[in-house]
This record gives sequence, C-alpha cells and structure tokens, in this order.
Amino acid sequence: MTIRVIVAGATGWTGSAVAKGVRAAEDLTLAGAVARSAAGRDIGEVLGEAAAGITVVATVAEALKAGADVLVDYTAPQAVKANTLQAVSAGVAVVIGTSGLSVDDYAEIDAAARANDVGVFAAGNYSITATLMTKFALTAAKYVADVEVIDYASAGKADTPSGTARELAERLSDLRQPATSKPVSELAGIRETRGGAVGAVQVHSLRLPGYVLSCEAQFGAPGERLLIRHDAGSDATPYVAGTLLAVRRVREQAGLRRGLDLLIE
Ligand SMILES: NC(=O)C1=CN([C@@H]2O[C@H](COP(=O)(O)OP(=O)(O)OC[C@H]3O[C@@H](n4cnc5c(N)ncnc54)[C@H](OP(=O)(O)O)[C@@H]3O)[C@@H](O)[C@H]2O)C=CC1
Ligand SMILES: O=C(O)C1=N[C@H](C(=O)O)C[C@H](O)C1
Repeated sequence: MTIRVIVAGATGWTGSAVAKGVRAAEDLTLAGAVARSAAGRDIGEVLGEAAAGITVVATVAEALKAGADVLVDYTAPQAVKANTLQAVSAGVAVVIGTSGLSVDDYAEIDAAARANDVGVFAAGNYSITATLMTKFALTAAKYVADVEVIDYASAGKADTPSGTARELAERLSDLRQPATSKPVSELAGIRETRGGAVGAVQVHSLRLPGYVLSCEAQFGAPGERLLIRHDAGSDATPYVAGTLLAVRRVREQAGLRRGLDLLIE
C-alpha cells in the first residue's frame, strides 16, 4: 500500500519539485495538490507532466476531503500553521517545509499533534548538505562558546530569519555556553546592528538580490575564527530527498519532531 500525499504549494519553486518526486516514487501516491492560482487544473498538466487525474484545489481543507496519509506544506509563512492544524485535526500527519514558524507556534503544533495522536515533522532545511552544516556547527558549539549566525537570502524572502537560520540558532542556543561578547543591553550606539536574539544566539539577516539562501555559523575564540557555511543554489532538487524521507517516517511517532538530522543518523 502506498503513502497518500497531499502537497500544499504544489505549483511553487519547492512544492513543484516535491510533487514531481512524489509522483516518481513507487511507494508514494500524489493524493492532492493545493495552490490558489492553479485551482481547477490537473496537477500533472501544471507540472508539465502527464495528466495526474488530480485537480488542484485552493485550500488544504478542500484537499483533505479526498483522504490522505501525509500533508507536505511548502506554501507561505502566513498559511503554514493553519494548514498544519487542519491536517492534524483530520488525523493526517504533516511534513512542514515552510519557514516562519516560531518556538511558540511549534509548541502549539506539538500539543495538537499529541492530542490527535498524529506525527508532525519539520526541518528548517531538508537538504543533506545544509543538515550537515547544522550537525558540524552543533559539534563546534561543544568546544567554542562564542557563535553568531549570519542569514543571507533573496531580496523578496517573506520571512526573517530564514527557517534554516532560525532552527540553527535555536539548536545552538540549547547547547550554548555563556558568550564572552558584551550583552546587547549594555551597548552604546544602535543596538539593532547587533542583530536579533534567537534564544541566546544573535542572528543577522541580510536580504539582497543575488542570494538564494546561505547560512553561516561564525565561531570566535581568542586569536582565531571558524566559519561553517551552507550555500543553496537556484534549483529546488536538494530539498526533495529529505522531504520524501520525512514523508516516509513522519507517522512513526506522535507529536512534533524537528531537524532532518534526526532521520539521517
Ligand atoms: N525547509 C526547507 O528545506 C525549505 C523551505 N522552503 C520554504 O518553503 C516556503 C515556500 O517556498 P517557495 O517554494 O520558494 O515558495 P513559492 O512562492 O515558489 O511557492 C509557494 C506555493 O504555495 C502556494 N501558496 C502560497 N500561499 C498559499 C496559501 N495561502 N494557500 C495555498 N497555497 C498557497 C503558491 O501558489 P498560489 O500563490 O497560487 O496559491 C505556490 O504553489 C518558504 O517559506 C520557504 O522558505 C523552501 C525551500 C526549502
Ligand atoms: O525561501 C527560500 O527560498 C528558502 N527558504 C528556506 C529557509 O527559510 O531556510 C531554505 C531554502 O534554502 C530556501
């Protein structure tokens, strides 16, 4: 029996690559596709492939009516939480790709997922090399106290910091030894130039044409620095394998799990 998957954001940069990946996988079936502007069209035709017999719908609520095992969300920061809670309350597991959710949002999603005995998986970045950046940075944080995160993205990115940088900073913050830099509250001048605090880690977000998404953990120790950086290219292919791995594993456990490294140990 195949896993029935709804892709929300199926016409987007990432969601279209994921929808194609679902269609190509023998153990997965594309059971629904959500996007507002392509509503009413066959998703296969929208993707430039053979007809799928699946009509794109404008809302997750509508897509859920046909039944599914897993919802994958690559929509927008303002839509992802409601989509997730709708699927969870319908007993459908969720793989969250969309960025922009806060620690409080994730706590609410976790509580709903546990209450409904449903699995939810989220990763700030589903690419293997970005996940390695996080793993290497978490290792470095055991040895070096001072670290800050630099987040580079395109001028039009809807959220700040990126999901990649936010998850990295939260994870670093959990391990963090006290920094030696002066507390931001004690500084003279324009304090915002020191970035925003995600937990105990300062994050600095640049938004410039020319970037897709890059993320950097900069560690400093007396007399030396260590830079651990990931650069995303202009192709969404790197996110597909990790997303499909999460689709295959999300129903193993009720509640929320975060970070692709959990699945590639
Ligand atoms: N975790 C990870 O590894 C990655 C995360 N991302 C994140 O995924 C999200 C999507 O990125 P990207 O693919 O570039 O976005 P795009 O803008 O290319 O695609 C968004 C898709 O979602 C649809 N959509 C947007 N808003 C809604 C809504 N309210 N209801 C239903 N459908 C909606 C769009 O169609 P329409 O507008 O017609 O509705 C489109 O199909 C971002 O938050 C990004 O940061 C991206 C790549 C990797
Ligand atoms: O908005 C994007 O484009 C991306 N967003 C993700 C994020 O917020 O971290 C990651 C991906 O590399 C591209």
